[in-house]
Amino acid sequence: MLSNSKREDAIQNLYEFFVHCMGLVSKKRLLFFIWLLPPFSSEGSGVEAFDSTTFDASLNWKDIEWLRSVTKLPVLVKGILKREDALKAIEAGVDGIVVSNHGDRQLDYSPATITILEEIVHIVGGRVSVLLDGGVGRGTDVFKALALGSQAIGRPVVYGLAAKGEDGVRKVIEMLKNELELTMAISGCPTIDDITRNHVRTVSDRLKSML
Ligand SMILES: Cc1cc2nc3c(=O)[nH]c(=O)nc-3n(C[C@H](O)[C@H](O)[C@H](O)COP(=O)(O)O)c2cc1C
Repeated sequence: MLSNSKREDAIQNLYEFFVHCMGLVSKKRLLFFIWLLPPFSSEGSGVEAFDSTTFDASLNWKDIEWLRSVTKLPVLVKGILKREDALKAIEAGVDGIVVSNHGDRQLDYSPATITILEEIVHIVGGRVSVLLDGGVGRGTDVFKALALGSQAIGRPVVYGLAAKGEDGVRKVIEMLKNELELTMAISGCPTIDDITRNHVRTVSDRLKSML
């Protein structure tokens, strides 16, 4: 069976995390935490074992159709990076797609999501929602994605959660909101609907302007 996951940084960080934990928590708690994870084996680390049991490499478009048939909830497919896949997702009956490279943690040289958002938005042509995540660190990133046609933008709040719990999550969201509002104000956009394609300039715009 082919594997579709190898998170080198996660594997590395988990080892470091354990070393860190050794100094922070009682042995009893640490053992409990390790017990929650799949066991280490000669095949690799606990993270690899977790990945191989959680991620099914045989997943395909027919599974989306099946999922569609068993729920009335909106079905969104995450990880779309190509126009062809956007069309396949629509064919499979999804309600939306998330342009995402999963944080670029799996495959070197994946395109930055913001660079392909516009062509996906164009091919989708309003038939389903288009969302984006990846590399959204500031309110200006949210602004760019909205200008290029994304309807919602994802930003993991787990780092805020890890640093400061509930307050950390609130802080991440507030920070992005404040930065977005400032960007909108400076760009002359009183509302989200006022953010248009003309507010950003992409590499292809630059190339076209040189012709
Ligand atoms: C620790 C961690 C675990 C993640 N696990 C998953 C996952 O199981 N499935 C998935 O689709 N994306 C996963 N992601 C990717 C995020 O959902 C999201 O697509 C990505 O972090 C966005 O990129 P950014 O980190 O540059 O904002 C994970 C990201 C991180 C940091």
